[in-house]
Amino acid sequence: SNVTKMLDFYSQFNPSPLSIKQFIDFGLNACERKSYLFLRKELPVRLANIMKEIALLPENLLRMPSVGMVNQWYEKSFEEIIQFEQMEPEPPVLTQFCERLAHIRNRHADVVQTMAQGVLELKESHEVDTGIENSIQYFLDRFYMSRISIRMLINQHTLLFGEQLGPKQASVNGIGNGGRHIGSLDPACDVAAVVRDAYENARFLCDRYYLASPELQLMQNGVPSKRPMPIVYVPSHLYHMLFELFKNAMRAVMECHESNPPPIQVNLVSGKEDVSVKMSDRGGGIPRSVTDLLFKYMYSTAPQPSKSDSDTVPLAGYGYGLPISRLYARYFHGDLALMSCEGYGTDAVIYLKALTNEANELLPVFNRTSTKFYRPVAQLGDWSASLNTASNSGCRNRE
Ligand SMILES: N#Cc1c[nH]c2ncccc12
Repeated sequence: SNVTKMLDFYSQFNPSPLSIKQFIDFGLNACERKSYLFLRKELPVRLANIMKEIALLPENLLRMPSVGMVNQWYEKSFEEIIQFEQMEPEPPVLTQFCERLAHIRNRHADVVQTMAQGVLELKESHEVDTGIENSIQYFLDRFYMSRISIRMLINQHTLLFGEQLGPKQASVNGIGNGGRHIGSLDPACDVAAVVRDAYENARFLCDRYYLASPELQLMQNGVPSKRPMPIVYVPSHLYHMLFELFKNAMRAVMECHESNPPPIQVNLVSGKEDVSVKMSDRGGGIPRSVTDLLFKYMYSTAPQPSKSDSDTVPLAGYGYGLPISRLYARYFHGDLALMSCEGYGTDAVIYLKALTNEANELLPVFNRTSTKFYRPVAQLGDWSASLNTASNSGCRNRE
């Protein structure tokens, strides 16, 4: 069909990653026409790149009803955007483009849980071997990263030029709208304030379920501090990561201490290359074998608690919170890592780029390399397999 031809055309282009510096510099003197001309090409390129990967998914997953639905949403949105290839950037077209982007963003609102439903359908209907699981892990990391990046572009355009600024008032790029935010970016995002905000909201859930919660000890360079720590970042991304880490840390601490829960320490450090946010808890920690599982979509996929009983699960399950939080950290070339000491507690670190010109979008690229990942040949082990693990008598290295 014509859509298939267009998909082949746009998937030939590599997505163009933007840095936080480019988002800020463009937004300070934003031009709707330039943004339109960039997005009407870049959005179909990013959509086509990930849609080609959806088509490569293991047959069993691709056939799941939920995955079919997500695929239809992507095809519809792709078709709606490429219609603007023929339209000149006149005011009515610019307004229509903004409205179309908002419509597309709404259509895709439930993509994460719908894909999770697809994984659940697969788990419940087919045997999933390691090769399939690795393909699904590889795909979902790229699929959700692509989605984060597309929503970032849509949010910047609709926030800078969308109607909610009132009848064409100047937005941040002109006079008026004294706010300092540039779309979803805050050039002076105070990390300490976002930490406190995420802590208070996670603490509310913790108090509601455990009738108690750990205190927060906020530090900078290892000493207690109430000073702000401004960085250029997307506050909602930072909040998402911190809220997830606080929920998991609080759950561990409360499950591990009947009373007098030890505090959760958060240490902020601003380096030349990295800004580090380390959250340390004394919640008993987890073995290394479990730490890896927490980032696996297949492991984290379980029937979702319905809205009504969401306050009866201990701070909700793990869900996709950790894998997606790590994608938010990696999106601008940062990272999120867990370092646990089983029997004591866990450190979770969020690394962010200190320099805005190094904070580039990290985007999946569809090419022969990515295609090879979907046809995994049985991997031969190249390290010795310890055969006695199965029959491990549980003997410890101490005795
Ligand atoms: N994220 C996170 C965690 C932070 N502390 C934890 N303790 C047990 C299991 C997971 C975690």
